[in-house]
Amino acid sequence: MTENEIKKGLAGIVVDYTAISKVNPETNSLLYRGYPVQDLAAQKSFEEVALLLWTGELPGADELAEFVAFERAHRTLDAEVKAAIDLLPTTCHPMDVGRTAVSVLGALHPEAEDSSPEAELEKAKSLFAKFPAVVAYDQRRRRGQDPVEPREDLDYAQNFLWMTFGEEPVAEVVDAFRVSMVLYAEHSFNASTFTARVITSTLADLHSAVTGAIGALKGPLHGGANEAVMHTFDEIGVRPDESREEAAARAKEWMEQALAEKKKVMGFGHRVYKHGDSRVPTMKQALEAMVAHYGRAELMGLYDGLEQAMDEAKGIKPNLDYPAGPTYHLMGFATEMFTPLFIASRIVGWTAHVMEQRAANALIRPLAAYNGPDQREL
Ligand SMILES: CC(=O)SCCNC(=O)CCNC(=O)[C@H](O)C(C)(C)COP(=O)(O)OP(=O)(O)OC[C@H]1O[C@@H](n2cnc3c(N)ncnc32)[C@H](O)[C@@H]1OP(=O)(O)O
Ligand SMILES: O=C([O-])CC(=O)C(=O)O
Repeated sequence: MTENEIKKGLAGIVVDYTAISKVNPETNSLLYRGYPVQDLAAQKSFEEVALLLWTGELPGADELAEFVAFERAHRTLDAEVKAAIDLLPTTCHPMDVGRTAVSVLGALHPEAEDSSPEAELEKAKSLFAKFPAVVAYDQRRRRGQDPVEPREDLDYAQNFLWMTFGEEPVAEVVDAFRVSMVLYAEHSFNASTFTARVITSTLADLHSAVTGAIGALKGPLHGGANEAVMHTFDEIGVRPDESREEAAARAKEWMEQALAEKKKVMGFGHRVYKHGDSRVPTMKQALEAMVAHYGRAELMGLYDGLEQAMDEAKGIKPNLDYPAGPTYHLMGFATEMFTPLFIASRIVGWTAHVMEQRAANALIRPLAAYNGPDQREL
């Protein structure tokens, strides 16, 4: 086997079919089950998008009402999950908390080992409903605040923000949050989804697949980048009293220096998109709405300054994590909670892929070219 035959990182390798989403870097588009993600983000609730991704079709009124009722009835943090989180120090990363919580939910689920399509869909819906309370509880305990019980009169996005901040969120913030959930929900064979499919391919259970996927999402080359973007902003210095132009100038200078030092700047670049991420314009609009709502134009200066300097120097474009990071910051989430928010959304894509993998399974087991020592005597 030659060097050229080895596809490091499986770059450019097509490993299977999927009918869940289509990422097209040529047209810079992303379709969920055939629908452009921008249209879904503009017109549909996250609950509707979840059903679309799981079942292949947008729900009718009855199906949606049934799921909404299920979701609202399953939002409370289980006592065992709460106890497990309480055992973890607040010095650990919230992704560790999310990973542990899903693992505990798997151990508790009475149908954990039932991989019939009906049981898998029920488990996916249950994780969708239960995970926000994990994020909200962890965010509040880290801030020394008491937990806030879910409210059945609020939709998914409203209730998520309610449980986290203990205040009824305003419509603009709910909408930006909903948009972020829709955009983060699914992206074909990304590293975490592929992890979920590898685990499923051994015929392991759905919660194991999602637990493993969370591990893959944590890294800064994948989901961890939304958190890392905010660390970059903090390193440059977030100064709310500064003008947009001043902030942009400082950000440009920072980026020039970072690139001169050959640093990788998180929130830029993508394995598949090379001319820009299809989701960024929609997420950037949501960020701009938050910037206007909170009166923080200077953050947009940092955003534009980094983007322009990266584009001028290397032609590398931002990915979804770039606008999502500062959006969550403005909403009031602690930086370390950004990637758990990504989990809450991507649970939908992961579980859709678990079901798809299960339905037409082949054990995923590639080959390696051995380059260790030749056979030798003991
Ligand atoms: C929602 C998501 O998960 S989106 C991805 C989030 N991840 C990030 O934002 C992390 C930062 N970005 C990166 O590390 C990369 O762009 C990846 C991992 C996302 C994609 O990487 P790959 O397709 O493997 O490209 P690769 O890392 O080989 O980069 C190609 C070239 O662009 C450069 N490059 C790519 N991204 C960046 C970046 N963010 N900052 C600086 N240079 C970069 C590389 O240094 C490399 O340059 P070289 O050829 O001179 O060595
Ligand atoms: O597709 C990828 O490699 C990463 C990504 O953008 C995502 O998972 O949303």
